[in-house]
Amino acid sequence: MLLGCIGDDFTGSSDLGNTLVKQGMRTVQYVGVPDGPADPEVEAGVVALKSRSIPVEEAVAQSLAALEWLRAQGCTQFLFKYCSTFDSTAQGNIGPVAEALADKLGAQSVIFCPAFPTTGRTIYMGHLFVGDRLLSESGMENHPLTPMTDPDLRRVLAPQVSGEVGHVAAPTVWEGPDEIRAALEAEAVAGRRFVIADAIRDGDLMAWGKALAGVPLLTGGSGIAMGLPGNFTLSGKAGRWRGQGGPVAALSGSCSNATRGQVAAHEGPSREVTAEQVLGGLAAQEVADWALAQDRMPLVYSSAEPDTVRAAQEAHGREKVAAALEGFFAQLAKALVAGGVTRLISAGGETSGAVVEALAPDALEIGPEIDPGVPVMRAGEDLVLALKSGNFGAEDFFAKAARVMEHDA
Ligand SMILES: Nc1ncnc2c1ncn2[C@@H]1O[C@H](COP(=O)(O)OP(=O)(O)OP(=O)(O)O)[C@@H](O)[C@H]1O
Ligand SMILES: O=C(O)[C@@H](O)C(=O)CO
Repeated sequence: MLLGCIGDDFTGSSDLGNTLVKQGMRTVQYVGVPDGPADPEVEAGVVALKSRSIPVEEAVAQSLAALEWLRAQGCTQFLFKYCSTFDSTAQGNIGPVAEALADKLGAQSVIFCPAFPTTGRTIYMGHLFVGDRLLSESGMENHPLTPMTDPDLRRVLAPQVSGEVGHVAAPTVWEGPDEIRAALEAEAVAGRRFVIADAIRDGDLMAWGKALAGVPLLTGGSGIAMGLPGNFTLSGKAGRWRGQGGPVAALSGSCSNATRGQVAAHEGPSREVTAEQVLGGLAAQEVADWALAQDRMPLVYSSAEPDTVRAAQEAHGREKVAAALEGFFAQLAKALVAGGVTRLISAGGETSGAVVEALAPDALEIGPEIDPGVPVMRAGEDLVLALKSGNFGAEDFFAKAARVMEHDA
């Protein structure tokens, strides 16, 4: 294994896997830290954690365990993958995890680059944009778990790490890899070890990739991985992908803008479950039985408007609501697969994490892309999954995912 990646959620990890596969790297996503050694043919390993919204110490401990396993597989470079919208609280977990990994690896300079231009995430002068909006006006200010109210990533990161935060601005990036390296060195000499990296287009990410050849650690969204495979000697052996037919179902616990649009656009049978119903003991098996009885793809969703989410959180507490809903979707996924579902679509990072942990596959093979950032993945002999990050995918995502899952590639 050459490149070792640690993802702070499951959908985000599949987004990264998708980028690496598209750039020709044989990539496998692992569900948590594996017990045994990896298949020696794997060139990039993505250890998917569910560490974005857990207490800082736990996120650090899990990430260090992932690092240790990836090092044992022979990796020489490590990538910490978080959300392209830099989802974190004032405590972390992005900064503390990155700093712990940097300390372990003795990294003198570490970049933070959540840019993913294909999906509209760009960083200019240290500020993160989503399309033509600043992060703080993009809908992310209403996120149920990690509301993002400041678009200046230097200010967001500062309280999460030791020392002053540095910056390499776009005009330097446009000068190319040598100038980027020189700018990073200057930041390190000035005592700024953690550096926000501007990037507004794929070419910028490719330049960053070249500049970062051989550095022990980098951090960012899936975009920053675009330029890395080119730094390694790869086998070029692409695995064949086998599509999967059979019963299909979609689940959504995501309240992000894009998901809410996809839920509204879903043409098949759909059933809403509310936080109150789930906290009141709604049985996952009953909802699974409803879903399994449908002729067309059923959608079960808790996706709701920010006001509804806020009201539920104020009434019952944020953690309690999240745990109840995630537990419900986890049980529902198990019941659906036990009932014969072979194609399962799940929207939302936390939701998908709970779903995948419940299904407990050891590793996920990365297949074709459905929409930018979302691949199909094989989780078993007769089971494929599509894990969609909240803000990814076109309006017809659920129908498109069901179609793409069927085809060989
Ligand atoms: N009806 C609801 N009422 C209150 N909270 C809800 C409701 N539905 C979902 N939530 C909360 O919203 C969270 C959504 O998180 P999730 O990570 O699954 O989606 P997302 O944030 O859109 O996705 P991503 O992290 O990929 O951007 C859930 O963990 C849950 O806590
Ligand atoms: O980077 C992204 O936006 C996604 O992969 C993700 O992590 C959202 O949860």
